[in-house]
Amino acid sequence: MDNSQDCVLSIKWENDNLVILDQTKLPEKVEYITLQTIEEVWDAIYKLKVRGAPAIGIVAAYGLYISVRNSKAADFESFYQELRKNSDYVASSRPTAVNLFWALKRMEKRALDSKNKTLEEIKMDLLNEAHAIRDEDEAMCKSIGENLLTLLKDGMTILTHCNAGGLATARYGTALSPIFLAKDKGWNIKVFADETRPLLQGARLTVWELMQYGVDVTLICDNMAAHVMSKGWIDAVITGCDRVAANGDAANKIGTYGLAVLAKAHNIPFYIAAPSSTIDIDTPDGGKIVIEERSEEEVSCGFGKRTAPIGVKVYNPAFDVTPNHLITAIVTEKGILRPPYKEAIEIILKK
Ligand SMILES: CSC[C@H]1O[C@H](OP(=O)(O)O)[C@H](O)[C@@H]1O
Repeated sequence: MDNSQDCVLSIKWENDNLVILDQTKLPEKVEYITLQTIEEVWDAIYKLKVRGAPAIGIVAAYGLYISVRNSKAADFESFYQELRKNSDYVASSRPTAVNLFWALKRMEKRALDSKNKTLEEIKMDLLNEAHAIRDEDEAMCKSIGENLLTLLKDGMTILTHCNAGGLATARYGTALSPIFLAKDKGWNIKVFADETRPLLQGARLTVWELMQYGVDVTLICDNMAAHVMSKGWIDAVITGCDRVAANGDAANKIGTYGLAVLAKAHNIPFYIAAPSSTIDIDTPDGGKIVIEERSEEEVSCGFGKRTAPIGVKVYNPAFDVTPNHLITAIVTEKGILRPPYKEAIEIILKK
């Protein structure tokens, strides 16, 4: 990805500050904001100013460091108690993306591993752990792109849902990573992007990212996916993921499950792109994944425009679960997983 220096980063550590691109302002405005308190981090995650499983984990890690960097704790026990309290608070922002909890637990473990050091040394170790989480994610995303590219061919047309691009990660993205790589290789890959109601991550973010990179992208409403598949226009569906259960069931943005059913019906490969940090072996199957439910206004009054009568009942699950039998392959940075997923996951996590 030669133009990576041009790509817009969703998260930056700048002048000892946590700076994020406010994704709620896209595509009209590229606006960076600084998060200075754990409350601002919580709010940014909850309101999707920063969003996407890996990006949420990275911001949570930096946020946890920020929350204790001015701590005057008298001993490690009271410092760690403060850290755990702040960690539990950030963990309450959104329930589905496992990377949030994975990153927080990793930061807590780093503190425990450094408990015999001075308080200032522990704080530095925490900052370095957050940097490592971010840097590792960038490398994972690039590898995911390379692995996914082995499944694609020049001239293919891909359908994607929501946004699993550089904005959802440290850089490059997961589902979009091979698209950027293909562009760099001079391939002619076209993309159909689902707008992805109700928050329109596809229309606002994926289309914006791909157009920035000069990729041929066509925006469709979510209810047009079946039609474009029936026309034979789609060679593969690739989406991101927020949590992969131990049996390979995958939670992703609402509407993904329907796409997987449609892909099966049209004999189109359905690929899930996921860094290994999104695999949750402690959750046995998709039925145990907590699905975030969000406000009714996102559906009935999206972006401030009322489109349904006040008082109507609204159900607004932010994610759904695609059962493993509808997934052709789960592509991670460590390799391509194929059924039976339980065994494939056990093997890949040992790598
Ligand atoms: C690379 S993970 C992207 C993943 O996260 C999105 O959810 P949200 O925008 O609510 O954070 C969506 O499920 C994407 O596939």
